[in-house]
Amino acid sequence: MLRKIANPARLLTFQRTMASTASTGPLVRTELDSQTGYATVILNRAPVNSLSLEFMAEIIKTVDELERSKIRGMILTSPSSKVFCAGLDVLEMVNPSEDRLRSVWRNLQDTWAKLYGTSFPTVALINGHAPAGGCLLALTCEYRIMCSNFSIGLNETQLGLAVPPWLQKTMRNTVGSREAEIACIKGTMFSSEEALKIGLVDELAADKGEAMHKACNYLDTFKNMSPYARSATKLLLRNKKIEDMKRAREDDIDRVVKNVMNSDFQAGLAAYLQSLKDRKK
Ligand SMILES: CCCC/C=C/CC(=O)SCCNC(=O)CCNC(=O)[C@H](O)C(C)(C)COP(=O)(O)OP(=O)(O)OC[C@H]1O[C@@H](n2cnc3c(N)ncnc32)[C@H](O)[C@@H]1OP(=O)(O)O
Repeated sequence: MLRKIANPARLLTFQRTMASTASTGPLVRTELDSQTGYATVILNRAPVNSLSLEFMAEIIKTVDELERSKIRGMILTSPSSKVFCAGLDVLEMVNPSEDRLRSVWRNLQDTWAKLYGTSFPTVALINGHAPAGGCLLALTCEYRIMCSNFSIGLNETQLGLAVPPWLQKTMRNTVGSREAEIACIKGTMFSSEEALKIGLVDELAADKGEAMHKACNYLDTFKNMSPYARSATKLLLRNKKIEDMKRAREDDIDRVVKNVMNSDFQAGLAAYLQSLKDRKK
């Protein structure tokens, strides 16, 4: 349930009640501007918003609540100054139990489907790096505004993971077939400027303040439009892709289990984790 906890002037702050984490506060925070009807959804799993099973479940619940609240638009962002979302929590893939891994991937599919199929307009305010699952979250939104000097992309193949068909399709719809094919196969991470050039993001911003201004400008374009016509058109464009994913979801999960439980993948992942640590030395 969404809980109203403050009402300073026109900004209503809602917080989800949820399991606590190492980070401070709830995993997902929502700030609703009562005048515009725009909700800012703040991903709040420190340090890098990596997507654990429970975090994804909270994102899904939040979107369900926003649908019920009949908001006029959503801005998805992070409180970090460096990371929008670091993708799937890699620890979910280190020698996982098969049941847990199946649930993780199912939640990833559902997170994509839920965000991709919102009736309200959505903007990703990408104020930090967005590799892999971070790029996935951004791709679900209708419009992407990225702060300069960060990176974004589907780098899964670099980790030894195949990019699932439903996500490849989303990438193709965004940047076109040729760019998507090369980017997915190579696992390319793009700078903000490169991402703008290929259409992976729609606008750049110097900082989060400017990005927020641009995000509201995008949502304002729908101010005088029938929400029904807008959302019906969006869902007619997107629903088939969601249905396609759902139809093939068990095969997708089986493929991931085979991929992740493989000993070569586990050895590669251990080396990848070590390389993340070594970067700091
Ligand atoms: C295509 C299929 C659909 C989607 C599937 C997705 C699969 C994935 O998403 S796999 C995950 C892919 N993600 C990455 O490759 C990102 C790895 N991380 C980074 O490159 C960097 O951490 C960063 C650029 C995001 C941030 O760099 P920064 O210097 O600010 O912070 P760090 O010191 O590197 O990280 C802090 C802390 O967080 C840990 N960490 C980073 N990423 C993850 C992660 N994805 N899962 C879990 N933990 C992560 C990192 O190891 C550090 O931990 P310690 O402080 O304990 O060392």
